Amino acid sequence: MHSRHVLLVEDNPSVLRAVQRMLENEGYVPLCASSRREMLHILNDQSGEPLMACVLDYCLPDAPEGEALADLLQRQVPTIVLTARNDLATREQVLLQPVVDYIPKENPSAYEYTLRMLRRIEHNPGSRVLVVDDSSAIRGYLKQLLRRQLYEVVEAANGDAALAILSADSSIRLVLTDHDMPGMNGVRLCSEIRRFRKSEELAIIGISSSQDPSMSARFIKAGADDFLTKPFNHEEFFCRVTRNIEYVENLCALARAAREDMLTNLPNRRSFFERIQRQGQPYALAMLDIDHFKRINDNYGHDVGDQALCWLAELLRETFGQENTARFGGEEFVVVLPDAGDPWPLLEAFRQRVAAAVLATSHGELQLTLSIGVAANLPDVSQLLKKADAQLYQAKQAGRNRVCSA
Ligand SMILES: Nc1nc2c(ncn2[C@@H]2O[C@H](COP(=O)(O)OP(=O)(O)OP(=O)(O)O)[C@@H](O)[C@H]2O)c(=O)[nH]1
Repeated sequence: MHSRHVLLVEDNPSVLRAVQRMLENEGYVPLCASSRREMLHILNDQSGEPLMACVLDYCLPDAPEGEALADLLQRQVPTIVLTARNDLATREQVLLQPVVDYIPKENPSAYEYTLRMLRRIEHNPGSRVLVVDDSSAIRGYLKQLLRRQLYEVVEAANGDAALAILSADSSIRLVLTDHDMPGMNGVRLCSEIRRFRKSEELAIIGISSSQDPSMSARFIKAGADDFLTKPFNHEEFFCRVTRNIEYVENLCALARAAREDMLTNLPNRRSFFERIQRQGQPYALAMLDIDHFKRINDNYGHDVGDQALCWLAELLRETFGQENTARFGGEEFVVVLPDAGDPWPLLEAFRQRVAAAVLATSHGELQLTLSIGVAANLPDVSQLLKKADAQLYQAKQAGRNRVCSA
């Protein structure tokens, strides 16, 4: 897991304490300094965890003109500047430098926004953004802005290249597109993208310097979620990017929660039936059940029971693939075996692997066994499930830790 250490530099003791508590409540590890000297001491100490980010009060008693910012940027620490000085000159001077963002302490929302920015710094290294513009200079400019907030940036010089990239890469969460480009314009590109990528999985922000008052409406009607008029200021750019990325990520998380079991992240029962509908009737399937699982809970506690379930889920994922497994409920799992052939040897090998494994838990070592029921070559999935369940019952009756096959 990556570092959650956040350097917090603030000379006002009550603000320092309040922000420190806020960071701790979110699971961050704040390292506090109330002057540039103390900050440098922490930065020069190589013994600790690497820093995830810094929240910096711009004016410090021993660095009244923001000198501490240069120290942080020189060391490439992603820095959020939080300051009571929100005059235009300071704002512009700070935003010209590669800071994550500039947050004036105008009201209590500044602290909530700081937390949102920290979450972004944490998650952005895995968030991909596609920048579409025929000008390499503008692509470069947008890329360096996005890189400040650690986004992964992919570039396309025209609409066709953008469509090819999006078709091949479903992990892209945001597209920023210019309007006037040779070939396909930005509005047309939006509608082409929406043929295969819905708003729930990808946000689009149109960008244009056009004086046409209908431009933003044309973008939005073609499927864009937002619009920026060039030239825009950095703060507006970051606000819109953040809002759109958060929106898509929240929807993706909701969709995942509906599909996946919360504990193990395996597909749930509903997702299993959706898979069958999508991919058709499997050749065979197996139902697996941990033997005497209640005893594990009773003897070691529910958290160890949960660890055992997660461990087994990981092994199932590794052996059969995430898409071929599901947690049906409790300690019961289903494995789909799409290919014709005798499924018994595969499942017997899996059973033996589980029985031989020693699982390290927070309460010491643990071993467990599985009973498995298998059914194959039946006309529909409900019959397969019924038969596999009956075989599982047989395996339990016959003494557990075995595979019974119909
Ligand atoms: N820790 C944990 N326990 C769970 C979860 N879901 C169900 N259980 C427990 O799983 C246990 C299942 O017990 P039983 O159905 O009696 O089965 P068993 O003890 O495995 O016995 P056999 O299946 O007959 O070998 C119950 O104690 C449930 O409380 C979960 O998500 N986490």
